[in-house]
This record gives sequence, C-alpha cells and structure tokens, in this order.
Amino acid sequence: MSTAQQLTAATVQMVSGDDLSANLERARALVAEAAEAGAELVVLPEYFYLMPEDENERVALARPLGDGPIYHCLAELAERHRLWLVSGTIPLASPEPGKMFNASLLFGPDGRCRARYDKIHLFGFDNGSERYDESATMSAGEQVTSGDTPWGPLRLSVCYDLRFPELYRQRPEPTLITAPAAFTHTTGEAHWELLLRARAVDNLAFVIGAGQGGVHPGGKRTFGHSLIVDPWGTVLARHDDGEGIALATLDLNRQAQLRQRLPALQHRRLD
Ligand SMILES: NC(=O)CC(=O)C(=O)O
Repeated sequence: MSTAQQLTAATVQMVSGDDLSANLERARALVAEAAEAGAELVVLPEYFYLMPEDENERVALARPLGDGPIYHCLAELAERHRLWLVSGTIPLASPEPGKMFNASLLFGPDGRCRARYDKIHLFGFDNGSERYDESATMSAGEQVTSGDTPWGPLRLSVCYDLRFPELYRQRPEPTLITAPAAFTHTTGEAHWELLLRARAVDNLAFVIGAGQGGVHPGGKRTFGHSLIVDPWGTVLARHDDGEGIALATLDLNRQAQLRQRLPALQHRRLD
C-alpha cells in the first residue's frame, strides 16, 4: 500500500446516555457531519453506544464479532460515507461468564472490519467517593494491534491504555494512534491532555483522542476535551465540552521530516 501524504481526520465527542437507539442515532449524525466536513478518518469515543448507570447493561449487548446492531451501524456508516472509522468501542462476547471484551474496531471505507483490538488495561480507581473497576465486567485483551491504512500503521488503543506507554512502542511503529476514551472528569482534568501529548511526542506520531464529555445517567461525569495532536505534541484541533466534532489536516510529510530531524525512535536502546 503506498502511503498517502495528507489526511483529514475527525474526532467525535459524545455524551452518551442509556438508550442504545438514541446513542446510535447521535453517532450517525455526528459521523455524517464529519464526513460532510471532509473527514477521511473518524474516531468515535469509548462506549459511544451506551453509558448506563449499571455497567452490566453493556455486557448484555455483547455479541460475537460481526453480529448485532452496534457492529452493523458502524459498518454501514463507514461504507455509506466511504471513510475509515474507528469504532470507539464495542462490546464483544467473552468466554468468561458475565464479562465482555471492550473492543476497538477499525473499519475500511468498504465497510469491512480491518482490525480488532480488545482493551488490554482495565481501569481501576477508588478515591473514596468515585469507584471504577472495569475488571468486574470485562475480560482483558492480550494482543497489541495495528491496522494498515493508506497513511501507515494505525495503533488501536482505548482510554486507560494511554497510561501504559509500552503498548505504543511495539512494532510496527505507528503513524497514527487512536484513543477512544471515557476519562473521568477527576482524572481527565489532571492527566488527559498530558497523556495524549506525551504519547504523540514519544512516538513522533499523530494521536487522536475521542472522549465522552458530560454528565451521564447515575451522575458519572466524563472529561471530554477530545484532541488531535501532531507528532511534535502540538494540539491541532480540540472539542472541550459536550457533544461535537473537531477536524484537522494531518501532514505526513511533516511527520517524516520530524522523525528525520529527531531520530529518537532509531536511538532506542531498550526494547
Ligand atoms: N476511564 C478510563 O478507562 C481511564 C481513566 O479515566 C483514567 O485513566 O484516568
């Protein structure tokens, strides 16, 4: 595959609720808006399909890959708008009873699923008033995954993975990194932008973070601030609060130039 030199990318931010059909409808509208604005690659946020009070409701939606309304909605969107689509996340069936994989899928413009990544690092947090334990409803993935795109390798990752830089240093070196997320407001305020920009700089890669950004059923608050960051750590586009999209044109020639000027990836001594 020859490498295209320019890419218009969009990050989609949502404030998903507990109604699957309504969330899918909002995702359809926002992807259409991004496509109309010229996006060739669109990234949805983690859990775009459901942010319920009771997380077991997501497990009930888990299906084998290729099955179910969430998968079909995504495949249709990619094909209808002829664009590359990162699914945010989708619940996929796990052999562990009562659990699901929190998977991020890459669809090509023909609507075919090109890559599947199951979230490896499961979020845990307890500060006395807020408590999260994804391992109660999720099975951990085991495989680092990249998808081949016209712009080079795209490393799929999800939310909490951003805190584990080794995931991004695996080969092939990613040109693009995607991070659909539902960062808590508490941790996001302190770390979200810092983590996205750090992963961009240490991999000299473009990073697209797509967040949930608002208040959800049960009162959970997410941070939002969806960002597109260039390999120098510069924020190219952002959408701070509530639902919306942000677009940026990514210059792959500039990335190659930066990697040449600062060959840090070639200077690695520890694998
Ligand atoms: N919600 C997450 O998976 C991660 C998060 O909020 C954090 O790392 O902080």
